[in-house]
Amino acid sequence: MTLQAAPKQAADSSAGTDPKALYGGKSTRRITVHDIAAAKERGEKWPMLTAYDAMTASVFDEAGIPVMLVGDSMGNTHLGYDTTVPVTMDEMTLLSAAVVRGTKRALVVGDLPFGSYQEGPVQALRNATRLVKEAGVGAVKLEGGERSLPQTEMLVQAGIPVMSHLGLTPQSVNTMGYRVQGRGDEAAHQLLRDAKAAQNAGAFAVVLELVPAGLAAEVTRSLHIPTIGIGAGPDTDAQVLVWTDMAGLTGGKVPRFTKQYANLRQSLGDAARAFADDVVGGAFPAEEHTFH
Ligand SMILES: Nc1nc(=O)c2c([nH]1)NC[C@@H]1CN(c3ccc(C(=O)N[C@@H](CCC(=O)O)C(=O)O)cc3)CN21
Ligand SMILES: CC(C)C(=O)C(=O)O
Ligand SMILES: [Mg+2]
Repeated sequence: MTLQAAPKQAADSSAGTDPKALYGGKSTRRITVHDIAAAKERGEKWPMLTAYDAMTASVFDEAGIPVMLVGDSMGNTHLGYDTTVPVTMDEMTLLSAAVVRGTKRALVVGDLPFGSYQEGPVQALRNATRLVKEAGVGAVKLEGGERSLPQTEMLVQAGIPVMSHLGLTPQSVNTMGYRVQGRGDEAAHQLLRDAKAAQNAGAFAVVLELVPAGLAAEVTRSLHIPTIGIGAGPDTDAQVLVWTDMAGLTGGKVPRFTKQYANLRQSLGDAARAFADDVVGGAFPAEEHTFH
């Protein structure tokens, strides 16, 4: 007989789903890359969200989001940069550690930022090791297939699970722009080669960003590791969004591939204005907020 802890977040929406499911399943222990591999064999689709702080991460963890990415998109969302290019290892390590502390169940994946792995496998191993040891992430992500092959192989050999990121790779914005990738026969074949290279090097999953849906479907069929789409159509194994985009907190332009599930920018602004009005008008603090 085995003893099993009662699930803390037995969601009503999970009734009837596979107890092993990544989302809606029964397990409360931390999810591993083996659980991710098993989900592809079951044909299960799963969600991933970015997270950049402990409190938000705990909300997504309690909601059952099985994989959280501490994206270098923190450059745009949390640090006020125009691109992900300036993000440093210190910034990644600080926020990744917070997300790990805020989660009990999710697999936390840390992005390797621009300049932290491009020099070669030794640099990649040094910085990935830092995210694993100092922040406690369960895996790291790096951009590039064939071009990042030595780095991927080195990390996998060292025992660090690697998620690969193909298609639009925002760290290359200065050469690539933010355009759909993999259009045309040659570019499509290169993307397939990149995906195969990542898989052969031992990557456990591949992000496909801003690629045509048909190509993403073909890559998904061609690989035994899961594909995670963002702007890659409906036929990838998983989907990822930047959380501030999907919750309507991001100001200004949001990529067309985002669906907005809340309007936090509006509600947070409303709360700030209501507080300010109460202070100016003398309605806050009231008697119940006051000590005598
Ligand atoms: N808040 C945020 N969300 C993201 O998804 C995101 C970031 N930041 N920062 C890093 C990268 C940059 N990303 C981007 C940025 C812009 C487009 C964009 O403007 N795309 C065009 C499509 C262009 C085409 O058709 O080729 C669009 O209309 O959405 C896409 C991805 C994705 N990542
Ligand atoms: C959008 C995802 C895949 C990412 O790399 C990030 O958030 O930095
Ligand atoms: Mg990123």
